Amino acid sequence: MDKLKYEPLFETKKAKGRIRYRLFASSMFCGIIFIWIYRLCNIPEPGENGRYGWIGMLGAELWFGFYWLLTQSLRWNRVHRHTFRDRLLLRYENELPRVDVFVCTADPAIEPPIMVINTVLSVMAYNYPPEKLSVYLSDDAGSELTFHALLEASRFAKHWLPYCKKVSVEPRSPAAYFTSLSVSDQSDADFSEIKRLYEDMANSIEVACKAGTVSDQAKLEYTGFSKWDSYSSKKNHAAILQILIDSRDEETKDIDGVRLPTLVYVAREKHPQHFHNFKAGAMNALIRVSSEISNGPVILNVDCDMYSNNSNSIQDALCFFMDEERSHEIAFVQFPQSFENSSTNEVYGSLRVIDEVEFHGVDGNGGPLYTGTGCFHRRDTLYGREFSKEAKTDLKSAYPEKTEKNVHELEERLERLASSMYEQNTQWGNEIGLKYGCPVEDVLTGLTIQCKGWKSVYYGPKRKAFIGLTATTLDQILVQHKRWSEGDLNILLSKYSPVRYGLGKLNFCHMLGYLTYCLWSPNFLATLYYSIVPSLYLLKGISLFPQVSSKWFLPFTYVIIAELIYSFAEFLYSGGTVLGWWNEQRIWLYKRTSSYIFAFLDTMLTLFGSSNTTFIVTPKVTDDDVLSRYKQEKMEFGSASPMLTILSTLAMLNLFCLVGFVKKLILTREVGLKYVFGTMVLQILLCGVLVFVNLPLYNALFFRQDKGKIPSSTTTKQSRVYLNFVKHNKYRTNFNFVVQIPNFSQEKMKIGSLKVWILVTILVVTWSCGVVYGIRFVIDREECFSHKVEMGETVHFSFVVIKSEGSWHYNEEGVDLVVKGPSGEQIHDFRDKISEKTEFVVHHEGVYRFCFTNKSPYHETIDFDLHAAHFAYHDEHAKDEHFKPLFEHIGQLEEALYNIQFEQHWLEAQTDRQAIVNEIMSKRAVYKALFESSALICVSILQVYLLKHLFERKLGQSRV
Ligand SMILES: O=c1ccn([C@@H]2O[C@H](COP(=O)(O)OP(=O)(O)O[C@H]3O[C@H](CO)[C@@H](O)[C@H](O)[C@H]3O)[C@@H](O)[C@H]2O)c(=O)[nH]1
Ligand SMILES: [Mn+2]
Repeated sequence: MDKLKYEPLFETKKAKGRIRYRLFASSMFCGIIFIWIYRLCNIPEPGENGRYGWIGMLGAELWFGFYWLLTQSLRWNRVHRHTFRDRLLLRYENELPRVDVFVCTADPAIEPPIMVINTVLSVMAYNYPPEKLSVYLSDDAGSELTFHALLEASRFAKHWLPYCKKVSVEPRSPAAYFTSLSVSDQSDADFSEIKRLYEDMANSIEVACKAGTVSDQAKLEYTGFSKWDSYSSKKNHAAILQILIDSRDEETKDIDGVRLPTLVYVAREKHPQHFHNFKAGAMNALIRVSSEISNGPVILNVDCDMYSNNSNSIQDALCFFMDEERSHEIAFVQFPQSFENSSTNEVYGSLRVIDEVEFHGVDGNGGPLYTGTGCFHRRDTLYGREFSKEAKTDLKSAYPEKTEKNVHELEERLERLASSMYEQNTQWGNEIGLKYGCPVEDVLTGLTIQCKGWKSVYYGPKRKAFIGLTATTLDQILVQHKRWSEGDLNILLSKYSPVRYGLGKLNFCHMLGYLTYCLWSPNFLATLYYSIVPSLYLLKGISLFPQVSSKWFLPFTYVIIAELIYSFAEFLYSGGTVLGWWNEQRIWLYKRTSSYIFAFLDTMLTLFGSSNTTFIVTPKVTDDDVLSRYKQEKMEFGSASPMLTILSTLAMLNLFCLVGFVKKLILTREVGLKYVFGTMVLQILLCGVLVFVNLPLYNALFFRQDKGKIPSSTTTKQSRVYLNFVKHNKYRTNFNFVVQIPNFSQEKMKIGSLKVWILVTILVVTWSCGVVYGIRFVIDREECFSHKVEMGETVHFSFVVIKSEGSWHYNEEGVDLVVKGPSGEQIHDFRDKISEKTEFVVHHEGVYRFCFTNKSPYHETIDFDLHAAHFAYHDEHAKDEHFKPLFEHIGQLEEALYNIQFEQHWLEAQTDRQAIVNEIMSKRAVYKALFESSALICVSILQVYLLKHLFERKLGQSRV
């Protein structure tokens, strides 16, 4: 071709605002470095409060910062593509290559045949020469229902395709087209006719689906059904292959006498003893089968729910494959995934930002990931061909079409290609075809293609190319993200790891881009830490962030606010709504604290050989009840799952911490609000935001009545850590933890890991939530409390005289306390005590009385703490043999922890007293003499300091 006249078939433009973005990112990075420096330089000394918490924060922030850096590779070099279809047609209208379309389905129950054939019809109706187009449906269930539907579709296509051409239908999925029209559009006769035909077809499919089988009548009419005679189950059947339309056959034409695209049904053989490798296995069978029929040099792959929404997509893709100058290095063209059933504010999040921002960034670095659907491949790259500059394949002449004439012989031969034995001792799934052994076969396959020197292209046309269905319940979305993040982590740990295998083969930014996705699941650690520990420390009153007045407060606020504003703007730019962004934040948290945990644990288990890769197909049907809630954007918690358990536990923990903190603020009024906010504001905000984000979850837990609420089986039977506020008479708020062994009915999650996790949670919660308030009361002469206790319980009690009413006095004589049993017998008698702590074992069940007597003329404030417990819940609930010893241990540990907390409370009360005494003393001193007073202040400071030390050490000892 003449160089001067060369007009490219596509162009690539750098995204606008790249410089601005880079400046912003640099400023963010400075902020992050400051945060790191602050953390590193301010680690509390050994023995100081919050040292370990702090070190953990450092770890989490190092991770977040590192991960943020990785995500910059997805934003740094964004590009946008544009195609020139008119130039393509001008030059190559008569030389267009053959294109094979692969549609995969796996289960007629959750992927309804009517949906599948709508997808099939939409791709058959591409604006492309029909003799050059072939459509292959892989049915992994080998279901006669799906086959029946496809057969019906092959008949309907004879009307639908000419109709599409005639009135330029868009989109070409009949169902989507009909619903997109308004009533006024539906007046003419042709339309009524085609709609009637569609409805007839849909009816017949629905009847068969409802009956669960195809009618005998239909079976008689079409001999192909005889292939199901030997069918035993979807996991065990011979290969079934039927060429429903053969475009080479001069006889098969549409109603206008125009040829039709080839249509082939393939159900590869399934045998219980041969692992079928999910979608990758299906795709490879299709690659082989199609190579013997149409052998198109370009292959389009779509999931069965992803119909073509743009009849020109093939031509768009070919612009990238047929450009004379730059096409030779392009292996695949990936289109974005869009969803038809997303609600306005996307309660379960979306792929928006990935589609509109990130993938454009990866495209600038060497090409997007292959994401399984809406992707055009060169056939030869799927065969594993390496890229070489010299050997350019010309799509126009590549791959001769096979010319076998006898269809029956051909079918038999092809069935052998789809047999479950065929791949044994071959390179299929390894060097050839889509890769096996990974839950995201698509990403892995794309990566290895790119590592062989190829580039890929990301193209998002104005009119969306493909539209599919997204999950409609929380559970589904979490399971899907678990599969994705698990698959990506698998890749990182596999021999195809982008950081090892890809090193030197991918450019650096490209590698980082892959790493961003591969490291999705390890994000759970830092996120979990950040959503638990600061809240617990808030409850304990230990600050983990800089004070408002500190200069270090600045980088924190800058990074937080800038990141929030940026992510908000990015989301809106990607076409989302304000509320959608907020929902996205929630899902971000939920994915990281459930899907990613399980993905990580499962990957580790797979690594050590105790788990197999699974592929849980996302359901594409939603029952009406669920659908109506989905439309109202009510989050569907629905079925009980271990993931939900974790989310609820975390949500409760944060709520608990926030409430506990507020309560503590109110109860202990000594420290001013201003001081608390000055030192703790970031922590309060963090905990507050976590609670706020979780509002729908609390609602589902406590208030909702519909079926989408968190099922009571989760609240009662399942592994819920109950935070049960139990009031012991009037003076003690105690937190009771009722723990039950979860009922893991779902095989899909790994059970052991979850139990351990729950035990750990309980421990953490028990330990850290034990802020013991006891009761503080003012006594004039005498004050009595009674408490009912049970036989065998150990009653711990303590009291400290905190202060006297008149600020000038402090009580040196103490008070009396008499403890009496149910029948009036005296158990303890303390005289003139400032503070006391002791315990006794209950031998007689009943009401015990604790009477204080104050002999001083002033009102005294007394801190009284009582705690009676019998740690034996392991007897009641631990039905699981393996966990019994563990629960006994937990029981003992919990008892020990309670005792420590009890002691801690007593020490705190004493410290309070001492502080007040000191205050009084120093006040007096001020009036006496300046010198004396300052000396006393010194002494008192010293005393407080020493006491704190003592308190620390005692705690340390009791912990041992
Ligand atoms: O054994 C199987 C399992 C699945 N599928 C098909 O694979 C497609 C994707 O399954 P889906 O449950 O919809 O998963 P998604 O998470 O929506 O799929 C994305 O992620 C997968 C990898 O995890 C890719 O395979 C898909 O192409 C990609 O769209 C569907 O058409 C299924 O029918 C099979 O053909 N055989
Ligand atoms: Mn899907």
